[in-house]
Amino acid sequence: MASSEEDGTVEEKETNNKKRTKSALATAWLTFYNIAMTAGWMVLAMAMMRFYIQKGTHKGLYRSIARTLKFFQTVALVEVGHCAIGIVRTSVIVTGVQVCSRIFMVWFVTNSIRPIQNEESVILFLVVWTMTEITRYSYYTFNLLNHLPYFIKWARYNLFIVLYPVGVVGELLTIYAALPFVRRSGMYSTRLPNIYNVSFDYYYCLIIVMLSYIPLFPQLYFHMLRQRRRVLHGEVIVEKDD
Ligand SMILES: CCCCCCCCCCCCC/C=C/C(=O)SCCNC(=O)CCNC(=O)[C@H](O)C(C)(C)COP(=O)(O)OP(=O)(O)OC[C@H]1O[C@@H](n2cnc3c(N)ncnc32)[C@H](O)[C@@H]1OP(=O)(O)O
Repeated sequence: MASSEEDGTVEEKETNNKKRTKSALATAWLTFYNIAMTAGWMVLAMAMMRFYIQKGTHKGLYRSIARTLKFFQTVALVEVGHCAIGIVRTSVIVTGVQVCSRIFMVWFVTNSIRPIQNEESVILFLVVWTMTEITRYSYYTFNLLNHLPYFIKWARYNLFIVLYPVGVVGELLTIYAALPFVRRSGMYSTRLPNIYNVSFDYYYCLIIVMLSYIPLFPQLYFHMLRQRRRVLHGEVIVEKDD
C-alpha cells in the first residue's frame, strides 16, 4: 500500500517535472519566435519608410520588400502548429484562416500577378499588416516576459477595430484589380478538354475567395472583439471548441 502510494507520488512528480520542462521550453521558443517576428516586421516597416522617403513614390515598393515579406509571412504558418500542439490557447481554425488568407494574398495574388504590384491597395494592406504585426508580436513578447506596458496591451486590443477592416479593404481591392489580368492570361487555369478531364478557372476561384470574406471576416472580427472584452475588461468568455 505504502509503496503504491509512493509510486503514485513519484509518477506525479515526474509528470509535473515533464510539464514544467515542456512549458519552460515552450515559453523559451515562443519568446524567441515573437522577438524574431517583431524584428522582422520592424525591418519591413523601416524598409518601406526608407523606400518611400528615397523614391517619393510607392511604385516599386512591393518588389523592394517582397523577399522579406514572403519570408516572415510564410514563417507565420508555425502559429497554426503552436495552436495544434497546444502551446498557445488559440483556435487552430481561427489562426489557420488568418494565416492562410495572408499567405494566399502574398504568394498567389500579389507575388504572382506583377501588374498589380504597384496598386495603392497593396500598400494599404502592407502598411496595415505591418502595424498589426509589430503590435501583436510585441504584445506576446512582453506578455511572456511578464512586463507588459499598458499602451501595448491597449494597442493590441484597440487598433484592430480600425486596422482589420481597412486591411480587408486593401486585400479585396487588390484581388479585384487582379481579375482582368487573370481572365486575360488564363493563369493557373486549365480548360477542357485535357488528359486529366479537369477544368479549373483561377478567375472564378478569386471571385469565390472574395465572396468567402463575407462569412469569414465577421467571425474573425467578432473573435477579436471577444478577446478584447476578455483582456481589457476581464469578462469571462466561453468559446466553442474547434
Ligand atoms: C486558401 C485561401 C483562403 C482564403 C480565405 C479567404 C477568407 C479570409 C477572410 C478573412 C480575411 C482576414 C484577412 C486578414 C487581414 C488582416 O490581417 S488585416 C490587419 C489587421 N488584422 C488584425 O488585426 C488581425 C490580427 N489577427 C490576429 O490577431 C490573429 O491572427 C488571430 C488568430 C485572429 C488572433 O486570435 P487569438 O490568437 O485568439 O488572440 P490573442 O488574444 O492574440 O491570443 C490568445 C491567447 O494566445 C496567446 N498567444 C497567441 N499567439 C501567441 C504567440 N505567438 N506567443 C505567445 N502567446 C500567444 C495569447 O497571449 C493569448 O493568451 P492568453 O492571454 O493567456 O489567453
